[in-house]
Amino acid sequence: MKVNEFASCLAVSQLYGAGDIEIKNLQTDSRRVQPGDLFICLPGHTVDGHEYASQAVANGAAAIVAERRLDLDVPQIVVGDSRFAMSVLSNAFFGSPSSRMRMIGITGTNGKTTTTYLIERIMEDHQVKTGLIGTIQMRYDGQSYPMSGTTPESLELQRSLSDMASKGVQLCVMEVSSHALEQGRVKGTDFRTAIFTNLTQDHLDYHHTMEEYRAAKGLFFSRLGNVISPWKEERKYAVLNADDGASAYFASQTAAEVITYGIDNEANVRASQISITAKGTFFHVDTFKGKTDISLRMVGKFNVYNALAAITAALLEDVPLEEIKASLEAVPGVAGRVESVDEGQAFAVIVDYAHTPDGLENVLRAVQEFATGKVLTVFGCGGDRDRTKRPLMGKIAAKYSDAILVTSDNPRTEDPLLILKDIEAGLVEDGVARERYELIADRREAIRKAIEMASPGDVVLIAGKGHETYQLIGGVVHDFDDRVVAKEVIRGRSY
Ligand SMILES: CC(=O)N[C@H]1[C@@H](OP(=O)(O)OP(=O)(O)OC[C@H]2O[C@@H](n3ccc(=O)[nH]c3=O)[C@H](O)[C@@H]2O)O[C@H](CO)[C@@H](O)[C@@H]1O[C@H](C)C(=O)N[C@@H](C)C(=O)N[C@H](CCC(=O)O)C(=O)O
Ligand SMILES: Nc1ncnc2c1ncn2[C@@H]1O[C@H](COP(=O)(O)OP(=O)(O)OP(=O)(O)O)[C@@H](O)[C@H]1O
Ligand SMILES: N[C@H](CCC[C@H](N)C(=O)O)C(=O)O
Ligand SMILES: [Mg+2]
Repeated sequence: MKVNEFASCLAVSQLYGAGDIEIKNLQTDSRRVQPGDLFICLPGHTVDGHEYASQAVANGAAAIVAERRLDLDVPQIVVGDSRFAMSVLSNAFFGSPSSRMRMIGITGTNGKTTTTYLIERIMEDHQVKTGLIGTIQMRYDGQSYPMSGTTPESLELQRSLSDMASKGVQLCVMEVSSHALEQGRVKGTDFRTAIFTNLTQDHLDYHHTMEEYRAAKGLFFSRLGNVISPWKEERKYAVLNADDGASAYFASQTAAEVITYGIDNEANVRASQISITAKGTFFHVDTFKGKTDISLRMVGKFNVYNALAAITAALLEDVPLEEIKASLEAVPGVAGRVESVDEGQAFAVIVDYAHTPDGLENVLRAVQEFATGKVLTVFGCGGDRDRTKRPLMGKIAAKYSDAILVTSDNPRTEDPLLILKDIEAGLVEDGVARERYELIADRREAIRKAIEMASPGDVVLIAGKGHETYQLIGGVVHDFDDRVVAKEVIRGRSY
């Protein structure tokens, strides 16, 4: 595409300089600009990309998209909102890849990653070539790619979708975070199905209030297709959790057909007769396309919700219920989600990604279903993130555990000890006895302590980091994997 073709993608834009220059690629980071690229200046949360335009030009940028005219000797497209322009230009450059495959997106505080994995498994088993994008990885066509967050920026997203489409991917299931919605990262991505898991407290550092957080998630449903026609091949579906109070608001925001799933309230896809053991979870499900019984190998009532969301999405893709059942029953679990560390020890060690009050409460409730002895919980809270969740998580840990080892998660730029103190404030407020908890900033040390304290029948829960293989302390990334550390400690423990 040429510079003037990019400029004409927007009704209101101003082109300065030559328009017939061919653009090789799009780039938002000056440090990664290659000769012939179009550099898009984004005003960020930390710095302003406009400040780096000269570096981009020095690296060979052929033209620039900016919100104001810059004093540089290359063609410039001046736009009102460069983040919005990025989504439009990326879509144009990569040929609207989302319209070439079926897109399923999942938003919600917890359960996104798990649900994407369940849907990926069902669709792959059904011979639909499927791509997956989310917190743990992006994978398609037999390849896995690392992710630096949950939902990529629109440019990276369109680039990846385009690569998927070129490799024959027919359906993509992806996590859509509230940050992504608020920043317009999925603008221009044509979703067929938008799924909502649940809304509980997290990210108040970014969204400030639960109302703002809900409104950010609401954008997913309000932006989902406006023209619905029974004669049009492409339908739009909003798949909502009937047991979450926010669903009524999302239903009011969308023009798509609303399909519900749930346990407690009336729903189009509803589970009953739930029974949870240490080995898995059984439930009966009634759907708009028949009924069946399902035995998941994953534990926890929350995984019944994740399975229901996946069942609903798969039914909307016309996968027969009996095939869905077979696929769900074959899933051993998702990395770092209620993952057992088993070195033959007489007590259970479980690594889980619970990093919100609701996530922690859910996993602890699941652990209580099968713990025959004490519950020993090792957890912390991330630095530079919602501080108000810290005392709440302290209270929840105390409510469901016999001993609590408060430790560091990813402290990032915060003082690790001060984060631990924020968690302790919740314990103090609830009058938790001093001998029931310890503050140990060193995560390896806290894991070692918990495992040393464990007796046969006990459960050691290590929460917060799940699949992560690093720990961010200050500006430094250290190798750290809860599962590896737990294994090392168990092997070193003398019985
Ligand atoms: C708050 C937030 O979302 N920040 C994201 C944002 O960073 P930013 O706005 O601070 O960017 P910036 O550093 O100010 O840079 C502005 C522009 O200048 C450019 N720049 C900068 C330096 C330079 O030398 N040259 C240059 O060109 C940058 O490339 C960028 O285009 O844009 C960056 C580039 O895309 C992201 O990496 C960054 O995510 C940060 C790391 C982050 O922590 N994001 C989290 C909060 C997040 O988005 N999480 C959600 C998951 C939440 C959930 O699970 O529910 C997610 O979807 O990942
Ligand atoms: N449906 C659910 N409801 C509540 N808690 C859940 C649910 N599913 C999973 N959890 C808990 O939340 C943790 C994170 O799950 P998962 O990774 O699937 O969520 P996510 O929404 O992708 O999180 P993130 O926002 O970090 O990407 C799990 O380890 C588990 O403890
Ligand atoms: N998507 C979440 C992940 C939190 C994981 C936890 N280990 C932490 O680092 O706080 C976030 O970015 O807030
Ligand atoms: Mg996730």
